[in-house]
Amino acid sequence: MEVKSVGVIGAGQMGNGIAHVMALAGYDVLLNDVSQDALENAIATIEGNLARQASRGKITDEAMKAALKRITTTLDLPKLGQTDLVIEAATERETIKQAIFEDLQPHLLPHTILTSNTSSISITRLASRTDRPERFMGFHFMNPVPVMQLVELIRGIATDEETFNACKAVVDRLGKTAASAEDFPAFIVNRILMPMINEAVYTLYEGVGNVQSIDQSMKLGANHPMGPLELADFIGLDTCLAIMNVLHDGLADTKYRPCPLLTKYVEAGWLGRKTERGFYDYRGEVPVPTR
Ligand SMILES: CC(=O)CC(=O)SCCNC(=O)CCNC(=O)[C@H](O)C(C)(C)COP(=O)(O)OP(=O)(O)OC[C@H]1O[C@@H](n2cnc3c(N)ncnc32)[C@H](O)[C@@H]1OP(=O)(O)O
Ligand SMILES: NC(=O)C1=CN([C@@H]2O[C@H](COP(=O)(O)OP(=O)(O)OC[C@H]3O[C@@H](n4cnc5c(N)ncnc54)[C@H](OP(=O)(O)O)[C@@H]3O)[C@@H](O)[C@H]2O)C=CC1
Repeated sequence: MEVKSVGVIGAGQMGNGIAHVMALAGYDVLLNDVSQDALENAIATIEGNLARQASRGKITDEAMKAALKRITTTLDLPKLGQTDLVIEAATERETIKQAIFEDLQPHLLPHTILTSNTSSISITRLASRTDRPERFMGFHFMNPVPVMQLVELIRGIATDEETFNACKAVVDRLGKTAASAEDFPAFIVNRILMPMINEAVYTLYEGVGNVQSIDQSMKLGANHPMGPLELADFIGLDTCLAIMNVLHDGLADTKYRPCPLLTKYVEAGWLGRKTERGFYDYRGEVPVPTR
């Protein structure tokens, strides 16, 4: 089966990036969110990122204009049932994702493939609540989507080969690289990355270093492009905490215990760049460490 149209649910930082790369690759995109503001902000972000790519000669002006024309936004979730491939990229909370798939189900075409961009949640469990576990998979992009090369493809226990091959063909057409991961908590990238970020927060919590020294150490001492706390702010501290909780609950090992300081930042609503405050304060000219 060849995918021609893509429905993207959730127009946050991942949803807008996914819509961007899909439209550039020639897919018709229907982008959905519960908030009109989120849809408008997403289009503005996509326009800005496409214009930057065009100004740097990465894409032509024609490609930019054609991509923008291929993206339609809607608050009406059932409309996405008419697309060939749905990618759910809403908030990292299982109840939200389950409700989305339940609401969408009566409106689906028989051949529609359902996928989730979840960072950690069981694909098998999400699939089991739908009428098509064999046509359900994890389609996990990395942030920022237009820049990062990898997409993790995660088969649930029931995912069939036709579905996997159709999703792999989409990743190929995007010019990205697919890595196949088994369906265990947080898959591959976040199983490895998130405990490192959590450990960086413990390093801060225990006073081994401050925000600046921890990030500088990992940038200059381990050649990471961003320090772990800067990266946590970039991902979103709510998402980082949600992933740690999935690891902790799903693998029942205390080594995945979320750092209480990470919980405290999330409880304060200091979620990182998206709320302008996290381990850094982004409200001024330059980011200022909060500790
Ligand atoms: C949580 C999960 O479930 C999984 C995850 O995603 S984990 C997070 C994975 N991501 C990472 O680890 C990112 C780590 N950081 C990096 O790789 C780099 O800091 C970065 C690519 C984000 C920025 O790179 P940089 O060299 O510091 O900055 P900058 O020069 O501004 O950007 C490099 C390029 O990316 C582009 N770019 C940066 N941010 C972008 C964005 N949000 N959208 C689109 N393009 C972007 C820039 O335009 C620039 O393009 P050119 O090469 O054409 O100039
Ligand atoms: N951040 C990252 O680095 C990465 C995140 N992911 C995953 O991608 C998903 C999205 O993350 P991210 O984009 O960072 O999160 P954001 O918080 O930036 O965006 C989530 C968006 O989903 C919207 N939303 C919430 N409920 C619904 C709903 N019922 N229907 C439609 N839209 C809804 C939110 O609206 P509102 O704000 O109004 O609630 C918000 O606009 C998560 O599963 C996350 O784990 C995957 C890879 C990397």
